[in-house]
Amino acid sequence: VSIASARYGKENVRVYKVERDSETGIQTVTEMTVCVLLEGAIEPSYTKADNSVVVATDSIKNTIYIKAKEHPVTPPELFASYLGTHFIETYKHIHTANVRIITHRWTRMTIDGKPHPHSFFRDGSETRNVEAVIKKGKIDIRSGINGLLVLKSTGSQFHGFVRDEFTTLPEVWDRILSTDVDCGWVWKTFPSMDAVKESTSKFNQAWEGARSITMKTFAEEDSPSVQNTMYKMCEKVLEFVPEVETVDYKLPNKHYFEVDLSWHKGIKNTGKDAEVYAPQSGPNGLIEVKVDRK
Ligand SMILES: O=c1[nH]c(=O)c2nn[nH]c2[nH]1
Repeated sequence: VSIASARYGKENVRVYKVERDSETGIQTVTEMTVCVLLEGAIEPSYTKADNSVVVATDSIKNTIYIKAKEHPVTPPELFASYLGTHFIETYKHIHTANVRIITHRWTRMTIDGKPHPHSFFRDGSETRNVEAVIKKGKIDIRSGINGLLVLKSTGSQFHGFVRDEFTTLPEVWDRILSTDVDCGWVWKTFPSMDAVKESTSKFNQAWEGARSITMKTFAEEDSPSVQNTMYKMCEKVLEFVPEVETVDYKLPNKHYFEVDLSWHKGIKNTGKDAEVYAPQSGPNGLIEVKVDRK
């Protein structure tokens, strides 16, 4: 037997960093959860119990805090690249660093119509994510959005689908659509840390763009299906960010079922009279797509 693949490190490393502007008194906070997994000539630690090749996961955790102190932690694509580059440059036997960052939302409070200098709230479990694979001369980054829960009360249809002896779903021209956005965009490979640094401004623009495009398309499309609407999102993100090679979405279809109440005094609550629905925890549709520039 032999090792087909191996990587190790520390996950669920929670990091908070504050930036204090002494002139304005405005403070800015970032909170993220970091995972670093290292690959390289580490087989002897598995096969021979030779720990001389192991950078302890505790040391990896320590390094994450040190690098968060030494470097900007935003945009997460830049911090992930700095962090991964540290490991492959410091330990010659480590050739790949996989860095995953989940950035949590601390949105600045508006108090009496003014942005508060140092108070924030968690507006939703939505996160901004990065998965970076750092090798010598090659940094590959996938940025993304997770947990952006959206709903529209109309402007969604689904009809014309296969009808056979397995089909009970009625065709619908006006339905609720709700989904929990999990999407990502993969950047053209960066040849170096310097190339990532030069693109720093592009990362926030891309995230803001992808988030706005997702919500605008979701809101404005009279959606004929989840499939068609998410494809349009991909097209628009690719158009907005030339440096991105592929865009992907995984969208659960979180169903809201009509409740027939006609048995009670003939209440009309179906079709165009439907107002009270039963939100379903499951089963849910799951629609996935990845779109590229071919
Ligand atoms: O948008 C939808 N796509 C589907 O594939 C599907 N199947 N059932 N309901 C659905 N809605």
